[in-house]
Amino acid sequence: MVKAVVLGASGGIGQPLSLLLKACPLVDELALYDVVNTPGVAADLSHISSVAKISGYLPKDDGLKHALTGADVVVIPAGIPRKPGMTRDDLFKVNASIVRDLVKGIAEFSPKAFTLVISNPVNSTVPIAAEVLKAAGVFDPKRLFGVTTLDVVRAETFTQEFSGLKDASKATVPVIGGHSGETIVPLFSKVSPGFQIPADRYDALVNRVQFGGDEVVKAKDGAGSATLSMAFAGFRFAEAVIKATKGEKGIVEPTFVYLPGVAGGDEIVKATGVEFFSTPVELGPNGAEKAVNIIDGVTDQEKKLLEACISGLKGNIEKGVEFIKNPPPK
Ligand SMILES: NC(=O)c1ccc[n+]([C@@H]2O[C@H](COP(=O)([O-])OP(=O)(O)OC[C@H]3O[C@@H](n4cnc5c(N)ncnc54)[C@H](O)[C@@H]3O)[C@@H](O)[C@H]2O)c1
Ligand SMILES: O=C(O)C[C@H](O)C(=O)O
Repeated sequence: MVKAVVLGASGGIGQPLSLLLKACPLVDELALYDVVNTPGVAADLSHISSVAKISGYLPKDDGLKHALTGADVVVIPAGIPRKPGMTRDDLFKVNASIVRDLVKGIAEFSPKAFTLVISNPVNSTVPIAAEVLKAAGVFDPKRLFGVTTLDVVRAETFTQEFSGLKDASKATVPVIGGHSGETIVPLFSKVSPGFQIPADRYDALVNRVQFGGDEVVKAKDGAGSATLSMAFAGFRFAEAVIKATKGEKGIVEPTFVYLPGVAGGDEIVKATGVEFFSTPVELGPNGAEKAVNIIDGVTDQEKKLLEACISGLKGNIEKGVEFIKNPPPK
């Protein structure tokens, strides 16, 4: 039995993500939680003739408790999205406390659930989630993931003309680091099946992967950021976690994790100097079984990208940790 929960289920990501989870035969029960509209979204999805039993909750009547109780996988796309001219860090002021409060609920009602954080800025919201879980004494680093799959999906898509694959998702194009601008580091030297990016296209492709989110924010012109591609990516990662819990072997996806708590992570901390980092992670029945170090042997161009990534990431992580350890005055 798998119970999946979406926190922020009525939003631009939440609705299509809930649709994909409702349609997934691996999900037996799906609970939707949001501050608005969940009864309607749940009623709509409940007419779909798939396996998952669906329910919708609002904050009233202990909605968060009922949504989370018995959860195996909790996906969090709650919070405000960017408008043109904003950075992801500009979302911190609003989203930090939304994520904090939802993760407090997870700590209380479903401390063993796999928690997948989509809400931006991911580089800070995941450290916030970790600190909340630590403070509650229930932090298991193998069960907390920042969802960076959209960067991987973009990298697969934007390199398709070079991979030559009809189905771009069949390529492995590792993207590591964090999830904002220069903290996003595509490793084109580590693609498989091996293919070459022409030197005169390299900078533009790296830039497109790093700033793909801005492309969508600009095109939506004030109506938000990526929602449909994010729902696709969020579902891909959630499905990978669920399949791994059911015993499927060999599932490896890049995700933003607390490295010291994952096997193989210490080596990456030594190489990068940061404790939270997105790297390919082998998933298993207990979540993040192994953090794979693919930094060794990167090109000089990639080393430079990594330097910029790490200097940006440090501040983002610190900001999230401090938000819980030394909360700002109310
Ligand atoms: N990780 C990624 O790659 C990635 C990609 C795209 C978007 N995002 C982020 O995902 C978040 C959501 O984006 P969106 O486009 O779906 O936004 P949206 O505004 O369309 O939806 C957000 C939903 O969250 C709900 N919400 C707000 N406060 C809540 C709370 N306390 N509890 C429960 N629900 C609450 C809102 O009611 C709304 O339905 C944003 O922060 C965005 O930046 C991350
Ligand atoms: O760009 C954004 O703000 C949303 C998301 O992080 C993305 O990469 O599309």
